[in-house]
This record gives sequence, C-alpha cells and structure tokens, in this order.
Amino acid sequence: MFAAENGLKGDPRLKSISDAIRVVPHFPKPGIMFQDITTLLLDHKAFKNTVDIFVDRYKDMNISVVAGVEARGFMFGTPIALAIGAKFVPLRKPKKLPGDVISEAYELEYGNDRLEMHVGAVNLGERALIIDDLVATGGTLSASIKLLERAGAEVVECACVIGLPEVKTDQSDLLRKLDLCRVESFFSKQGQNRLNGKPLYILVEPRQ
Ligand SMILES: O=P(O)(O)OC[C@H]1O[C@H](OP(=O)(O)OP(=O)(O)O)[C@H](O)[C@@H]1O
Ligand SMILES: Nc1ncnc2[nH]cnc12
Repeated sequence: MFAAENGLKGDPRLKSISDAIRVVPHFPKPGIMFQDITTLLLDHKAFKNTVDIFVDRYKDMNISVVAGVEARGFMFGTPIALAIGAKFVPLRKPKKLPGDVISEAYELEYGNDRLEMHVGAVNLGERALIIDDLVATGGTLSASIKLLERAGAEVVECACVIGLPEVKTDQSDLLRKLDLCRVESFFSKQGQNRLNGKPLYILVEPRQ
C-alpha cells in the first residue's frame, strides 16, 4: 500500500521526500523517466524523514533481517537495519560476493539481470524485510523474495521509496513481466499492494 493511504495522509514528510527526488528524462534509455534518488540523499531532512517513516513502521515487527537490493536499496536498507536492531544482508549483482551464493534471474524495465545472496547470511525461520528505492515491474523484488524464501526466511514485507504506477514499455512486454512477477492488485490505491503474495509498502508516487 501507499503510505498516504495508511495513516500518513497529509504528512508533510511525504511531500518533502517527493520534492527531493529528481526526474531525469531519457536516462539510461530514450523513453525512461529516471527517478533519481541521489538528490534525496543530498537533502538531510528528506533522507532522515524517509528512514524515520520506515523505522516507525518496522521497529516493533520482530524483524531480524533487512535485505537491501544493490545498489540503491543499500542506501536505505542499512540505516533502517541499524535503527530497528536487525542484521543487513546485501542482495548483489552477479559475481560481486566472494562466498558461496544462491542466485535468481529477473527482468528490468530496461534489461535483464540477476541477484545473488551469500549462503548462510539468513537462517531458517528468520523474519525478513526487503528494501529497495523503487518498484517498477516488480521483477527485482520478486527475485529478492525468492532468494530469501529459498534460504528459509519469512518475508514480512517489501518496502520501496517510490512506486511507478505504470511502466513505460510496450503492453505485451509489460503483461509478460507482470505475469512473471505474479503481481496481485499491483498499485491499487485501496487495500494492499501485493507482490508474489507479499505486502508491498510504498512511500511516494513518481514525480513527473
Ligand atoms: O521493479 P523493477 O522493474 O525490477 O525495477 C526496479 C529496480 O531497478 C532499479 O535498479 P537497477 O537494476 O537499475 O540497478 P542499480 O540500483 O544498481 O542502478 C531500481 O533500483 C530497482 O532495484
Ligand atoms: N524509471 C526508473 N527510474 C529509476 N530507476 C528505475 N528502475 C527501473 N525503472 C526506473
């Protein structure tokens, strides 16, 4: 669900977060409206508001693992993990982790990729939160959920700063991706957004 529909309606922190995100048209490819969170990181107050909202939501949920998606999920995931007293597990792009890994392939708005996690980073039955900066097709989060579940964790929720309600891609491609992700009521404003059966919590919609 969106934070504004879940108790934070009119909360000025959401506007401060949205205002701090820069939109760069046609990056990294023509037609993509790139949501640039580096400008949010430059704004101490807006960055702190972002982390605080997540920490308030997750601090009493008995979460022992925060998994962050490379690269931008690391920037939000690590301060959240520290604040709620959980360990941080990086989900990395291929061939970056030195130990034994498990791996999941996925599709992106602008390409294909794979995520890897160290074997042994997560124990059976641990309660996990997955953090990224942005959800578009849901392919990245879908692969992340699978990695955590393969390691025996219970994924409590996925959380992102930005949710793109529509993906700028051709319709059949989008349908194929949504099918791949088994997205249920994706970006419905009423009720919960769900991704592979897991609740999805989103702070703001993209800036135009
Ligand atoms: O919902 P999806 O369609 O899967 O897209 C969302 C993902 O795309 C971006 O990462 P990207 O792969 O560009 O990597 P980066 O963070 O390393 O730049 C973004 O940070 C998310 O992880
Ligand atoms: N439009 C977008 N802006 C930033 N990151 C993205 N990842 C996938 N689509 C994106």
